Amino acid sequence: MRARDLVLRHGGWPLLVVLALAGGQVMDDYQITVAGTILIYAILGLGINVVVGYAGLLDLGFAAFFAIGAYTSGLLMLKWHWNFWLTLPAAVLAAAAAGVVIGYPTLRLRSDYLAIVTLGFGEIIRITVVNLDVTGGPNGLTGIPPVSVGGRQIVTPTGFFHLALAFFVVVLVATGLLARTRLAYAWRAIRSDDTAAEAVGVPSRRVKLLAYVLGAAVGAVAGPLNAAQLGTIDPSSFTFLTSLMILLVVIIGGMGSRPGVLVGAVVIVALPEALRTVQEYRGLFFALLLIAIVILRPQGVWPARPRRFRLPARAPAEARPAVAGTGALLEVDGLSRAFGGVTAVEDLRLRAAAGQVVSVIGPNGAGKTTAFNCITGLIPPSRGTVTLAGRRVRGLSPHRVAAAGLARTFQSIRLFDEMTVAENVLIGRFARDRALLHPPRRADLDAVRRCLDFVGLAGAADRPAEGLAYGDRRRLEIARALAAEPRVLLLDEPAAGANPTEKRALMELIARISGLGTAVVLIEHDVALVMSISDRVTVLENGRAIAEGPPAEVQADPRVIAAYLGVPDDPETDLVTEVLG
Ligand SMILES: Nc1ncnc2c1ncn2[C@@H]1O[C@H](COP(=O)(O)OP(=O)(O)OP(=O)(O)O)[C@@H](O)[C@H]1O
Repeated sequence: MRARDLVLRHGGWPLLVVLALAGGQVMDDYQITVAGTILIYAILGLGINVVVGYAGLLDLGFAAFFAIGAYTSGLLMLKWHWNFWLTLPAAVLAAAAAGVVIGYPTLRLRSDYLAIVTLGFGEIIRITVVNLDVTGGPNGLTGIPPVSVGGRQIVTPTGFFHLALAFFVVVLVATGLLARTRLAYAWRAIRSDDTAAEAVGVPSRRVKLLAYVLGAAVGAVAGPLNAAQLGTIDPSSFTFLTSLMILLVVIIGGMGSRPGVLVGAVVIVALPEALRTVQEYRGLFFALLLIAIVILRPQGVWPARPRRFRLPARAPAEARPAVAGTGALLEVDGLSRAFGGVTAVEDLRLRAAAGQVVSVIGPNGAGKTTAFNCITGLIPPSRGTVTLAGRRVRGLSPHRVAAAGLARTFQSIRLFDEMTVAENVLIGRFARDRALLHPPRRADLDAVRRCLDFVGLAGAADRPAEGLAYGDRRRLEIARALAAEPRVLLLDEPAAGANPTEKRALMELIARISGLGTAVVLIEHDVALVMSISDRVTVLENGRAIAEGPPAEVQADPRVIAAYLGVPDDPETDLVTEVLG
């Protein structure tokens, strides 16, 4: 085991705290004041790390939460004479509320727009406090009383350092606990591909909102602390430059890395201080160092090593994914969807009963994927109903449709590449159990093991999804869908790009899935495969079903033959002619 691993796994943090305490004994007042400021930036860094590092949401206005924490505490102390300790939860709650305000409207935005909105939010807060009388205008607030601990006032730099260290430890433990929760895995999934995460059952809006709220709450702790250190609150401490510095803490240290946050805070605070001796070149040296770090260590000085989701050594008793259902599970009626003047799907009727394999075929652009996207809630249909085991699901968001029992795979495979095989499957569990602030449960572990065994990927559980061979990636996507224990499984061209051996294995896998009582709905271009495994086939052309029935009937339908043979350039025409006879 490498030295770094040893330090990390066996008490690196306690050791660091002891070293910091010992260091505090030998530092002079100036050094210990700088050390206190490093801890304040480390707390801010742990806050923004939740938003940017864990959830991958860019935030260029994080100083706003710092300001909200500081002003809430300062005002409560000065105007209503609250005790510092009582103002703390108020400061955290105020910042968390602001997290909702900024988080809610930005949930649908992509990262570039998100950057602009968060930057604007930071400026709004700064301009507001500069212009309000109650916040002291441009002069800010002065006369903030010192913090009392056990009747003793903390007025020395050493005393403040110890207080800041205690705050840092609490925040460190809290964020450490957060990193163990299912929420942390959900954040990693939405960071990787939020559409896929939502489609397999992650409530992506709630998960993103929680990143803002929790990140803001953590960062807000630094506000009262800073006010207590300085005895004043100066609005010029909360500029865009401050937000940039806080962001740099995680960029330098390593996104999502808690030790990295501490390294980043040291670089951001201590380095400019160390360069005071070369005052006129200070900015230049600092900028060069930042550029060097970004070029030489793009992952940060101490890259994140996210907590790995490990499977139990022994296999659970039940070797198959638990799925259930009887009778008609999926009923689609009158489903239509137009894009401008193009009618992609028109008046589609589809039925899939428990244990059935129902296929949808049709030439390119026939509307197959659009139909799947409408059924799963990814895009709203213009008309029609979708009923899943008797429950109307049209209009529900994709994660709710997934929770109702409808799982899917994608035409172009969408895995969470930075996560392991087992973690990918774990994300599929969110459709069954949406608990967020809880570590993965025993049921999660068992289900992941079962699903990986079922598709034959148990041996690759700890490998990153990114490095998998093409066929394995397809199987992993199916395992992730099975983790939701779906009543209906929609497979979008699962055999695309597969060789004949892989196709045979896939057919066998589909037969086993339907054998569990799941209704399988398949979009596939490989007509031979479709005809051999389907109970019923629907043929789409220009968005309309031109034939529906058992494979033998569909094969003999003259409209189907005409539709397929009417595509002379299609490389599959020969195969189709052969299959259709
Ligand atoms: N987001 C969109 N905006 C505009 N038109 C779209 C959109 N998505 C699909 N279409 C159009 O709708 C029609 C059906 O497309 P769809 O992708 O559903 O077909 P498909 O049968 O799945 O095709 P393929 O086999 O090539 O995947 C096509 O004409 C396509 O150009």
